[in-house]
Amino acid sequence: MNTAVLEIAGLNRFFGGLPAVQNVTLKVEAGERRLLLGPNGAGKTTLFNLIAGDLKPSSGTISLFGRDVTKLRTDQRTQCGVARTYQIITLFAKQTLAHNVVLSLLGLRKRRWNPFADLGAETALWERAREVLALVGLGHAADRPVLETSYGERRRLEIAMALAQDPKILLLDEPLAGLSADERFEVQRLLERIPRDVTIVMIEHDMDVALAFADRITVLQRGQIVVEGTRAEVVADPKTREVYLGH
Ligand SMILES: Nc1ncnc2c1ncn2[C@@H]1O[C@H](COP(=O)(O)OP(=O)(O)OP(=O)(O)O)[C@@H](O)[C@H]1O
Repeated sequence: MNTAVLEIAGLNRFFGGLPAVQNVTLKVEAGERRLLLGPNGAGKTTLFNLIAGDLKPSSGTISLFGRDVTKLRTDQRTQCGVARTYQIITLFAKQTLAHNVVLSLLGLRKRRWNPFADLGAETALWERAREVLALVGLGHAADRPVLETSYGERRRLEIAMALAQDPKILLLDEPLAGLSADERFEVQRLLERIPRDVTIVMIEHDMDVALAFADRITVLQRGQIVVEGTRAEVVADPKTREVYLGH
């Protein structure tokens, strides 16, 4: 039985003739924790953009849950169960944490955001927002403006916003980047608590964290997959050292 939730075949994306993602073929199984590793500019974020639908491929196909989504828009892919976080946090700083989660849920419902609408009336959304904030350890801060939170709390908020959408596959772009050791520990624990019915693909540079987390690792270089396998296989492969560690 085919249990792949994400299947990519012969995927290419060029920018002005230069390949950012080149002939990428990969399969991620249900429940898997997959890590994307690679030096700066390897094409990791471009690959995320292609999977989420933020970018269109130059050629190749992307399937989610057995359905070809290559031609679907981002919001249609979200409806299929994809959620992602971004390397650069994009939040409404003056609004509360709960308000930010509610806005992301409104986006999911494909309603146009109307700044004059009475958000307070959306009781179910506010309840859901508080529920996921509690899940990421931010229940106590739900009514605080984003401005008054730490960087680590914002990263957790971003994960909460993605989780609120009840995704079947979660794309995390460097969720630990820029965090202190304590904050990293908290986000790691949070990621461990995400149930296995959510498949996770994560870009992460911190090797220790990454290795503790991943079932399988894909190493990219100049847009191409150069190594793929279990943690042990990838660590043992001399190409990993060459590409990722540069020696
Ligand atoms: N919108 C764009 N226009 C032109 N070139 C782009 C664009 N987005 C990415 N690139 C180029 O594509 C290549 C891959 O970039 P990408 O951001 O996907 O790499 P990355 O592996 O995510 O790197 P990092 O670890 O630095 O985030 C780079 O050479 C980059 O300059």
